[in-house]
Amino acid sequence: MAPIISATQQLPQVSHAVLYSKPTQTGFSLLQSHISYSNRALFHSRSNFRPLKAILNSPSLTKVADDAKEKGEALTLREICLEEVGYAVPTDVQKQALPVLFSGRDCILHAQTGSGKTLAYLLLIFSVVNTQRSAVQALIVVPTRELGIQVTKVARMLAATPTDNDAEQNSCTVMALLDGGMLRRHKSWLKAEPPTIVVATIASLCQMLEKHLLKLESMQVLVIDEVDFMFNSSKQVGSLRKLLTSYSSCNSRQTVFASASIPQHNRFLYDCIQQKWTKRDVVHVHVNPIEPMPTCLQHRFVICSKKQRHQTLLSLLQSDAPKSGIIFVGEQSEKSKKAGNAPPTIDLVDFLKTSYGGCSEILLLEEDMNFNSRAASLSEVRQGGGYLLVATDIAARGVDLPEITHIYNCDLPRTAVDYLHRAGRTGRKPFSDEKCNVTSIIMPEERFVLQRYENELMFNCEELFL
Ligand SMILES: Nc1ncnc2c1ncn2[C@@H]1O[C@H](COP(=O)(O)OP(=O)(O)OP(=O)(O)O)[C@@H](O)[C@H]1O
Repeated sequence: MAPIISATQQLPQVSHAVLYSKPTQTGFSLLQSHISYSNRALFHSRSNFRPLKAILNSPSLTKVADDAKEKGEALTLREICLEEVGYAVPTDVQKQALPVLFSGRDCILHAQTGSGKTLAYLLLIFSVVNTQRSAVQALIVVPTRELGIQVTKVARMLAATPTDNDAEQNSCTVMALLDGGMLRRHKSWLKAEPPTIVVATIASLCQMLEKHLLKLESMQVLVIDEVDFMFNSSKQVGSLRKLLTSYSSCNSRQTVFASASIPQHNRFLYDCIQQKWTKRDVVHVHVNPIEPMPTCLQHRFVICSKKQRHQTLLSLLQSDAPKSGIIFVGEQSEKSKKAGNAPPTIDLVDFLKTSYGGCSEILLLEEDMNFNSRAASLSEVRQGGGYLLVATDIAARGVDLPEITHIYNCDLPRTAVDYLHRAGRTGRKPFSDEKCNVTSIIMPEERFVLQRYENELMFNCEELFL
């Protein structure tokens, strides 16, 4: 663990500092004198006059400075005021991961849903990119367009934070290269001036790589978010392997894998090294392994027959009266599609629109919708106000809607990992102890499956009688 230092202490030579509270004036000058001739980063908060607390890593600056001198690069200090964008205290995963990430080692970030993994890897990226270079220096790969839009938004927010030395800094540009986007516009952008950071889904990324429109030779950091999902997806795994080993080499980049679930993590770690997806000294940062899910979640279940499912959900909604929630529904089977049945999501939306009198808006998000309708649903959700989002598992990974207090599993998720990610769409305020509910509506014969999830994920589910 990196040292927590006090303002009066003699500082080690550092290449990065993350301050989650405002240092005293003396402390601040002291820090600047130690890192201002680095091209690395200073993340801090401005308004809060608490004693200087910093997470530091200590490899000597000299090498950074010498390398830059050799390349004839000007060295600038990148500052991001974290408190201004709502981050005043580091979360556990940030405390544990930042020293590893800043040391330059490859890392598997394995921490609960909603624990702040995105900011951890973005801080690494902002600490290494040099905005005076016109090249793609960081690439973040995500499994869905929805998650890509969200990560891009946070990255752009960090890139836009005003700093004291803005005049010296070129802006850090962030491109969202996502399925369903306007690839023609991206082509012109890439030809004119490569962005500093690219957030991409794998199919769109590979298109650009194959056409040699996007080049990765200057890429310093590669992040694969929801890594277990990507390796498990038959549509994405082939391209992902190519990206990790053919389009770039683990020796020329820092690789970060992130997820709240890394099943069989020892085996995965072994594969990372054997397959050369990462360097040999990759670190597995596993935060709170005995609690795979946030403790603020209360898990409940109701038993009913398949036919009673909608009615049971309605009774639950009427008694919970959630302001905002997600109702997860399983994907429609091929057999049901062939028989010409309406998707179960549409059936449920129709049912709720006619029977549920709650003030929440009923919205739909599923894979088969076109990208515009998907975007419309999510942007309505993000505008605030109450809503119930009826969704398939497309909404189960990474989507961050902190206002959600209730999750309903109208169909039991297929695996414990799916349960963990669905449940993790609530309880997403790192420093809040507000209780959030996850309720599964199950048939009697599914009780033992839920019991298995309880054992695997170490949680307790309470039966509700309506
Ligand atoms: N230091 C912090 N202080 C306050 N809020 C934070 C901090 N770090 C992250 N957050 C907030 O916590 C929420 C969850 O963060 P994030 O989306 O990164 O979670 P995650 O770990 O990636 O979860 P998942 O595994 O579900 O994708 C976000 O709303 C984010 O803004």
